[in-house]
Amino acid sequence: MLRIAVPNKGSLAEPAAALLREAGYAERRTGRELVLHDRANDVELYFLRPRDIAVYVGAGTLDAGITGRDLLLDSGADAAEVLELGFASSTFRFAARTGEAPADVTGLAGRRVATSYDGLVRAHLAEHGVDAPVVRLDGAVEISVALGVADVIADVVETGSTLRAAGLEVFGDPILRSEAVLVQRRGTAAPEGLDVLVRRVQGVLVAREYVMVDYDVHVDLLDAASAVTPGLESPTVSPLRDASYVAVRSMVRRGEVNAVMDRLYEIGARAILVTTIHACRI
Ligand SMILES: Nc1ncnc2c1ncn2[C@@H]1O[C@H](COP(=O)(O)OP(=O)(O)OP(=O)(O)O)[C@@H](O)[C@H]1O
Ligand SMILES: O=P(O)(O)OC[C@H]1O[C@H](OP(=O)(O)OP(=O)(O)O)[C@H](O)[C@@H]1O
Ligand SMILES: [Mg+2]
Repeated sequence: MLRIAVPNKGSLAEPAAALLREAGYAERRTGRELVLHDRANDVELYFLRPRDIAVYVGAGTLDAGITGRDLLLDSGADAAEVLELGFASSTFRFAARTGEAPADVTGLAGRRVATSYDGLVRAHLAEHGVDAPVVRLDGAVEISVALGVADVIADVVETGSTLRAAGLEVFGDPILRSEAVLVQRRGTAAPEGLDVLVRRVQGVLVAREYVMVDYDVHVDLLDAASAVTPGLESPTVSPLRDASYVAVRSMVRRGEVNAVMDRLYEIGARAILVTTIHACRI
């Protein structure tokens, strides 16, 4: 039976629960349940603090888990990424008081750096040969400069609005680009049942990213229209009763579908229909 670690709090919790729900796994009924035996799918779901997930998976206590790349690297655990999950996307960056930021990390020698990700920050400073004291805080790191416990911070940045509100600005290159990831223990064979979880999750991600497009087009225009909708392998082309027309069906990226419809219409395609994909195995 596959034992999966699932974030129980914070930014990762709700999207991780949604992903597993769409992938057909059981959902916990209350926020207090710590373990859920999903007999129908032969998995056990353990609801853990996001920061601890890579630790359990790295130790081999649990078979797989959902966490953030930043948390995975910060933990130093023996866990490795299996799949990017496309949510909780953020960058991890240095920031200082607006107008007082050094050009890059090399300007940090001797300056106090506050962060919740001290493993990540110490490794990054060491990599650049910078000797700077790191102040480990649990959260709300942006306020630490105003409160005088640090000179700069290193923290998760998504929109940047928390930084701006605290009078800070980013500097230097991003330390990391992070998103939610599925992890397994590093250097071991995939645990039994992980392939099914991966296929199911990939199916959800593809169903979210693509829509199905159907249209009718004159056979003379089929090549031009197919070039606009090449699909994943090749579009499905079906005959119509009027032999001079065909029906075409193809997957298209959701974000591109309106531009694709415009081009198809210009080419001469008609009856262009877009439908959502509920689930799939690619
Ligand atoms: N505003 C945000 N936008 C996108 N991803 C975020 C954001 N805040 C945190 N994350 C991501 O969520 C993960 C952190 O999860 P965690 O639950 O520890 O922190 P949190 O969401 O800040 O919750 P809390 O600090 O309230 O416990 C990291 O992978 C981080 O990159
Ligand atoms: O760039 P933004 O869109 O403003 O998002 C980034 C902020 O979101 C998270 O904070 P959270 O609300 O989780 O509080 P925390 O500092 O206590 O973790 C993160 O730690 C940043 O502070
Ligand atoms: Mg937070």
